[in-house]
Amino acid sequence: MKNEDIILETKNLFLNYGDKQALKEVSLKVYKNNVTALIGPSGCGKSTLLRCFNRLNDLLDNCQIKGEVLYHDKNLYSQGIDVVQMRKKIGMVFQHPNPFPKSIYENVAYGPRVHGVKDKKTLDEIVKRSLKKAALWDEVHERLFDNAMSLSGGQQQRLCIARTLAVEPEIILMDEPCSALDPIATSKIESLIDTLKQDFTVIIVTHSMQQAARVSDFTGFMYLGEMIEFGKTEKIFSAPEVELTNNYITGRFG
Ligand SMILES: Nc1ncnc2c1ncn2[C@@H]1O[C@H](COP(=O)(O)OP(=O)(O)OP(=O)(O)O)[C@@H](O)[C@H]1O
Repeated sequence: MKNEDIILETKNLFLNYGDKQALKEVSLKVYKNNVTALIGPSGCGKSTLLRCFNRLNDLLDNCQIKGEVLYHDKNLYSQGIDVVQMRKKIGMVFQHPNPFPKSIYENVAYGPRVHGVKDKKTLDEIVKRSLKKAALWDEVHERLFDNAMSLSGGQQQRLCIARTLAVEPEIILMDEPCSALDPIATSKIESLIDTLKQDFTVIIVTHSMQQAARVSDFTGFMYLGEMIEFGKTEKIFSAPEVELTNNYITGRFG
């Protein structure tokens, strides 16, 4: 891969929650229009690292960060970064679908409205485009003004993806987006991820190695806060270079 394809990069990233070190010297490159999966045993720091990519850890007072997270070569943690604008470009989809208790339409229109879009026709277009991109339009276009809570879990998760897409992000962070879903809903999200990478860059935390192998182009294996091995997914799962990675992917621990 070429350097100009890097959209996000961490350099020597350390993160502590009080005395507890959660990330240790993590350096990672994320390539544009690819899916990057973060895998590793519970507590190894996957979600912590993902949250650094849009500064969600800022909300915690016991959290200290050292090192850099570069987005288009600009450190997200430097002074003068507009966090609201940054989160528009780097959106997050969480483990449990969390739509607002409002209509399907309002869930998607909310972000663009906050960012100043007022014109109804423009909002209608954004809602339609975002729901289409999230592979949900066909299922909901006749009930856009129903409450989002009336959707199934899988539909709610795709609505949350549509809500993220509505503000035109470049990067979509997904923290175990399928862990609350059944196999059919999971497979819909997985094929959606595959389509999304045409327009976006996706970083996904997953507990499932099968899922990482199915959806990602690059995989990072983490252990005790360190990035043990990072590379093309095919290579990580077929010929890892580090013994610890091999032990994990062959199920010897985890
Ligand atoms: N807000 C917090 N305060 C203190 N410690 C925390 C906090 N959040 C996470 N940790 C600790 O940091 C370490 C990394 O947690 P993190 O949630 O990033 O791991 P993970 O790999 O995503 O785990 P899982 O797969 O179980 O979700 C763990 O030891 C966890 O207990």
